[in-house]
Amino acid sequence: MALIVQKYGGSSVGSVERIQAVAKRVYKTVQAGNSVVVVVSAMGKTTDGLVKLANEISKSPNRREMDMLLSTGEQVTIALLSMALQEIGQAAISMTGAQVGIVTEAEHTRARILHIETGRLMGQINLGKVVVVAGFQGISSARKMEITTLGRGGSDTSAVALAAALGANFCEIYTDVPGILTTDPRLVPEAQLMTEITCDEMLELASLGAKVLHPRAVEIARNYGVPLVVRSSWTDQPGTWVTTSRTQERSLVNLELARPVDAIEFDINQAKFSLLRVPDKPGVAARLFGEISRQNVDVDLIIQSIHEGNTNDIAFTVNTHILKRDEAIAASIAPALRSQPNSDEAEVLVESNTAKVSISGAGMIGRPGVAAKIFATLAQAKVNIQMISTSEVKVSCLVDATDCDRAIVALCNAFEITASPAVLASPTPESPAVRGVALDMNQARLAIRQVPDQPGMAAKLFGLLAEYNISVDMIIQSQRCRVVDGVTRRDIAFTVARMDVENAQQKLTQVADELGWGEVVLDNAIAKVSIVGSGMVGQPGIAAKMFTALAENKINIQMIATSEIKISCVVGQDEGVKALQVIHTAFDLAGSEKFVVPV
Ligand SMILES: Nc1ncnc2c1ncn2[C@@H]1O[C@H](COP(=O)(O)OP(=O)(O)O)[C@@H](O)[C@H]1O
Ligand SMILES: N[C@@H](CC(=O)OP(=O)(O)O)C(=O)O
Repeated sequence: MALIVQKYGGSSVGSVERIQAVAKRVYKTVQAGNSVVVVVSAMGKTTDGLVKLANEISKSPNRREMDMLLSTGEQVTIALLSMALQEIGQAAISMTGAQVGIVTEAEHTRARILHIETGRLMGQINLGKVVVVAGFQGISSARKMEITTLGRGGSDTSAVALAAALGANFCEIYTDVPGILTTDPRLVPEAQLMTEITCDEMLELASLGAKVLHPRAVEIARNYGVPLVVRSSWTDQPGTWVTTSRTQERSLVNLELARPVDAIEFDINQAKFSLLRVPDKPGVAARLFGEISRQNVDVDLIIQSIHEGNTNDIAFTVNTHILKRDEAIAASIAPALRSQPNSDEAEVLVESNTAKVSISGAGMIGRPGVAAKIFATLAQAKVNIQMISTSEVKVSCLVDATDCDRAIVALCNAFEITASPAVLASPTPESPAVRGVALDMNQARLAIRQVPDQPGMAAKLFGLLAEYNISVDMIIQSQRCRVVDGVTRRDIAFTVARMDVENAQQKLTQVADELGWGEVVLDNAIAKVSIVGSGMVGQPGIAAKMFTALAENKINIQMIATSEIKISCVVGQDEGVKALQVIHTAFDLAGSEKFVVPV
């Protein structure tokens, strides 16, 4: 007999008939000899409707009252599903987050789970009842009894956290698609179903826009080794398993606030190439990285900054073992990238004495204070950051090789862990280079012009945003420097969630004079398209293939950022869906079947 947590999302409980169908599935699972805890979301688009109501009354509703309002959606579903279960002869009881004892921090509308009392739940399970729990909600403390919510899409997080706390055998996420597909089937009907995906890959995909699973839920599954499967609530297909590799015993106290950083790694054999003033037109990145991959050179980090005038800067790192060869390649390609012979475009700069320091951990997701602490720590140690490359679970900084030891000591002290040389994740033979493609249309870009190039600037900038709980992604410093008023300056561009962008722009503009930077430019009309796959590690040519697919379709790349297992490109908003489709095709991810997502 197994203890199973099943989660049913809004689409699975969108009508009375669907709730009755869910009840039957739960009943069948119990009949097969299992104990079941069910976590449900609000019916259909109820939460959106409640948000709309609040916005009709206030432009910025009080966050406590917002939680009071939004938590009602799930309360309707738990009662109805319990009734439906009782109606077919299955003993059941509904419970709100407060009744279960899902204790969270006191951050209204985005609370993290601290711990879950399991006594009351287990008592009911031992009486033979199915417990139906309201997802997405908790209470800030047993004494204060303030209702909190976990943030939109938070029911996945409730379910996996409950599975971890109860030591459940596995957690099933039921939704309106048959599992995790190579991309969103609503945008690419030929998307293929996967039988499994690693937690690391799913974390990237989820945080890059694949909303089938919430990244916080994947984070908990990874940290606590919870077996997790995504399945369709309309069929009996086996779905997609999200696999975890290792788990050390971990305390269930401060469940979502456990150690934010798991590892500090360094690689002292990195060389940085910068191509300055590369023409800003489709095809340039494809040409450059196409040639590099034809020479079988594997690039590690790639960044392309925002354009200034009509040119961009592209920088990438390679292992110093192949530096000489790569130097020759970049120098030979540069003339071909110029729009006119003898122009000052595509100047190649090589810095061979650089080192990469990376900080990783799933706990940094949605916690902007962690990235800010990394930058603050490096600033205090007087380490200047030459290049920053970010993903939701990793921040890599390229620093001068002579600063590497100092950087590591400072970071190890700050995060209380030890460092180790970077070991490339070794993909298994089955790991495809590209597992999935994701599109995020909810990001906006901010560019700060002429930021003084001194240690501490990134710390101030991201520390300030962290104070307002604004998470930053795709941070890119331009490679080009400019001296203004005797100070060397660079532009810094980054993406943030669109809902935070105006606030971020305002806060950064307010301190512009004090911190000595220029204009803060906002672009809302962007889309971010990303490929993810642990098999891309050590395999040259993946970036080139992605850039070529975009170039062949005349889609201009505005920004590039990579981490070990993902490559993201920012393109114009109106080209986002097309970009997703052509990349999906380029990597041969399409299957023979077409998915139609039920409405
Ligand atoms: N890679 C992907 N695989 C499967 N579904 C995806 C993917 N990327 C995005 N989706 C979307 O996620 C949706 C399911 O998430 P969501 O609407 O939050 O479901 P629920 O209401 O069950 O919580 C699917 O209908 C699909 O459009
Ligand atoms: N009802 C909440 C929580 C949730 O997770 O919903 P769903 O499982 O339908 O995405 C929301 O809409 O944000």
